[in-house]
Amino acid sequence: MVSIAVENLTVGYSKYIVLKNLSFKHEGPGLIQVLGPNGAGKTTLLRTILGLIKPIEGRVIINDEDVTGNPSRAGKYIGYVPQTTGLSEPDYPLTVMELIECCYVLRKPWPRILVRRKEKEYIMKILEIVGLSRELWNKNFWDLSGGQKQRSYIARALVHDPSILLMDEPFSNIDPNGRVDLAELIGRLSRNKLVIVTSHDPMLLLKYTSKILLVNREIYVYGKPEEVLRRDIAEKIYGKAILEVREHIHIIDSHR
Ligand SMILES: Nc1ncnc2c1ncn2[C@@H]1O[C@H](COP(=O)(O)OP(=O)(O)OP(=O)(O)O)[C@@H](O)[C@H]1O
Repeated sequence: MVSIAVENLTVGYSKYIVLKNLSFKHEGPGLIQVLGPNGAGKTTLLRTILGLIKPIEGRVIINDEDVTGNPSRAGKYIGYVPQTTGLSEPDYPLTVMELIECCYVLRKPWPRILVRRKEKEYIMKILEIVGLSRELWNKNFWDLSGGQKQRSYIARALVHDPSILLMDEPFSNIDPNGRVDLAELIGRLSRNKLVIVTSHDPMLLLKYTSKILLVNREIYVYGKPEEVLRRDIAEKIYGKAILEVREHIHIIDSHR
């Protein structure tokens, strides 16, 4: 069964400490939301889980294997959907299908021969799972809408059928209707995988959420949504940028 254990993680850039003594664990498929203000250390945490940042102290254990600071070991289990700003788009043509095929081929052992028919069918299935319709498959990737690009990035992260999916602010650049559709896709993926999502809006994914990690640098709280989404706890993390409407906590965040 899929599992993650983050143990006493202290992470920084040179002497600048971002996360201190952070621990959480989860077993089985589900959805963990990582919430916190700008600069809280959310991306730093995801990159540390991926093994791209070596922590000053602590360990990351995935599926009972220590992957701390080791991206090739962590990458066996994890698919990563990085934060997209939509700003720096290279000027070369690439269809959606080619993008996913390239990522698929790069995962294959040497010699990386072309994608066979059966493999192509597998890729087509992934494109269907993420809800990209057939007429988009041969379209230039750079001409897609923000939501369609985001689904392509999710397809790219799924090519090696990872047991964990890390998604960094998947809702940025997506319109309100697109957000609901994307939330539904993320919820569906979390039935079979452990999905860890950073976000600025807990409500979008709330009904699919198993656990929430509220973090702001050296302070963090981890637990079930009903334990964690309380005004007193949210204020510790966000300060006064909290609005309570009936039983729901809303975060007034300039980043959105
Ligand atoms: N490569 C780096 N070198 C030095 N400092 C960095 C580096 N990357 C991030 N930081 C700093 O670490 C802190 C945490 O950044 P991080 O990107 O993890 O925050 P975040 O919670 O993801 O923020 P946001 O919500 O704005 O995306 C910030 O103060 C940031 O300036």
